[in-house]
Amino acid sequence: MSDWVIDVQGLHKHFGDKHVVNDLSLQVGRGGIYGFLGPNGSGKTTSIRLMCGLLTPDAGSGSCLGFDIRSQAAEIKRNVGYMTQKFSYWDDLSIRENLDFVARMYQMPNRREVVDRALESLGLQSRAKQLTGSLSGGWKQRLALAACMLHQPKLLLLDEPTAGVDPTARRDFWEELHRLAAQGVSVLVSTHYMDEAERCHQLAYIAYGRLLTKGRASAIIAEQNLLTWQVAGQDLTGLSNQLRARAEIAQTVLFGEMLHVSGHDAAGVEACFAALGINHATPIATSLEDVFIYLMQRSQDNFGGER
Ligand SMILES: Nc1ncnc2c1ncn2[C@@H]1O[C@H](COP(=O)(O)OP(=O)(O)OP(=O)(O)O)[C@@H](O)[C@H]1O
Repeated sequence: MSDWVIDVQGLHKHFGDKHVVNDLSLQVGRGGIYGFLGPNGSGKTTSIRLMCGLLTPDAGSGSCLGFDIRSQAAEIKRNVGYMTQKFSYWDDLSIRENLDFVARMYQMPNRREVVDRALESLGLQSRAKQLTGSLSGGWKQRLALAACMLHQPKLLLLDEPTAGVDPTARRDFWEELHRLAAQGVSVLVSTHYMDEAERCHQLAYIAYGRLLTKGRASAIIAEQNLLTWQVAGQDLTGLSNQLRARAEIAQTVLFGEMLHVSGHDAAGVEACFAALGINHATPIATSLEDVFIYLMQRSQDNFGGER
């Protein structure tokens, strides 16, 4: 088998006249966490569904766990764990009953043992009898992860698994993902959270159905060649508008009481600061969030009208 758990080339998908996935090529290596990022509606869910054979592409080809995404969808489904965006377990069953139901669907012979193992590995034993409908978001998401791990898949596809979950539960969830990755499980995870993006081994960023960049976080940041300053002070919104009007400023982003100002030419940006009387700008490292905002704005200019 190749070293890629996902290897797709030139995928396209339309819904009506919307070009939702536009020429997607992606390779995901074994045993790492691959983050899939992009604004709402950029085509992440559709891409994941194409990659695991749940949807058929209009054009393009590829494999998932070595199985052809067009002709071997049933094999892919049996071998991947897919956590959908929407929590899809029964509120009026307990955690144990929900897991048992999933084990039945996979026709697992030793259900009791399998469910016990899943409960233990995700720390769910103490709540095994609790009705699922009464669980907090964090526990629900832990149940969903346990359910999609039940058949011990080698690849997990997680579609915004931590949306709406509090920071502590999100951190625990990510500890679990890293534990699984260390055991050789490959993970493709879509997210909107920057702290989560930073915890991935590799990233892809998609907007308007197109892959804009992929690679390690540090390489993605370096590739855009953005220099960034942090500016504190009064009326940051007004300052931001003034800065944006200048060609030397590539972008401004408000982060609470700070304004991040980015450009490609240090002398040009500093000249703008001087011209506007800004004498409290500190150079800082460009963050992944700065870069993603930059990429998204550029993609709006380039492709925004096409879909
Ligand atoms: N079955 C469908 N029929 C028609 N349009 C669809 C269908 N599924 C998705 N779309 C549209 O395709 C676009 C991409 O949707 P998709 O869910 O793949 O994006 P996403 O990046 O996962 O978004 P989000 O971050 O909001 O979950 C959206 O405009 C969506 O409305």
